[in-house]
Amino acid sequence: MLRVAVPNKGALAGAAGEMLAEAGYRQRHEQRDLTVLDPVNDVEFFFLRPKDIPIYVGSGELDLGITGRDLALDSGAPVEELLQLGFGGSTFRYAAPAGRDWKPADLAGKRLATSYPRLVRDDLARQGIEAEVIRLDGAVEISVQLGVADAVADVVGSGRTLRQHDLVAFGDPICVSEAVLVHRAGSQETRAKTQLTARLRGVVFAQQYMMLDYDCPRELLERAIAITPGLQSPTVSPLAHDGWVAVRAMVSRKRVNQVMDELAEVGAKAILASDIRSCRL
Ligand SMILES: Nc1ncnc2c1ncn2[C@@H]1O[C@H](COP(=O)(O)OP(=O)(O)OP(=O)(O)O)[C@@H](O)[C@H]1O
Ligand SMILES: O=P(O)(O)OC[C@H]1O[C@H](OP(=O)(O)OP(=O)(O)O)[C@H](O)[C@@H]1O
Ligand SMILES: [Mg+2]
Repeated sequence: MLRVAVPNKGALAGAAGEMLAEAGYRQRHEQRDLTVLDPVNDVEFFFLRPKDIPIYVGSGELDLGITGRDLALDSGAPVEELLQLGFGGSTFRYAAPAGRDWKPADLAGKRLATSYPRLVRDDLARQGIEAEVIRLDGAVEISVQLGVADAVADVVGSGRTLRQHDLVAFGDPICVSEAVLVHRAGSQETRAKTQLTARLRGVVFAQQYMMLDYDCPRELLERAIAITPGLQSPTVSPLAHDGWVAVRAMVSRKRVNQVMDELAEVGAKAILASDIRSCRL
């Protein structure tokens, strides 16, 4: 039976559960459940802290896990990314009190608070900076105003928490993170692992695309196809009305409105965009 670790709470838990449900796996109904058995798919899910997941997967006790790239790097556990999941996007950055033009070199000799000490120590070593790293469990941004640190290194999502505490980010991001599916580095590809990965890839991909359907006079077809080339090529079917065709093509979700505008300008009618739930390409 395949054993899979899923974040039990925090920023990644909701989207991870939704993605697995969309991929056809049984999910927990009770927030406090630590395991869920999915006999139909021959999978057991373990709901764990995202920070602990690389440790379980790196030890080989669990076959696959969903966690953040930043957490995987910080754990130092021997895990490898199989798939980027497209949610939980963040950067991991240095930040210090606003009002001064900070550079990473200014951290030399300073106290730096973080809950990702390995990630920070590795980056400081790479840059040849010697600073005191203070490990905190969370709410790191408040440590400067409480006098425990001179600067921080922390996860930045919207940037709201930094602003609220009058901190500014500086230097290149230490890590650009998102939720990822990991396995133990160098571990064997099994049919079960490949299947779960393929199912999640289908959902991730489907979320990045939309299906576009429209009607188009045959003489405009070439121009319309140039706007919606699809992945391989669009499906073109005859309409009952002579001289018209129906076209169906996948379009990048980010560009869908622009593409619909362009199609309308060319003369396409009844342009419909719909969600794709999952796919295998
Ligand atoms: N505001 C955010 N926006 C986007 N991603 C975030 C945000 N906060 C955290 N993450 C991502 O979520 C993961 C850590 O999430 P989470 O907050 O659940 O863990 P934690 O901080 O260890 O736990 P907790 O907050 O429960 O103590 C990291 O991969 C991080 O990059
Ligand atoms: O840039 P923002 O959108 O404001 O998000 C960033 C904040 O979100 C996370 O905190 P979380 O809620 O996980 O609490 P924690 O600091 O206790 O981990 C992270 O540690 C930052 O504090
Ligand atoms: Mg957190």
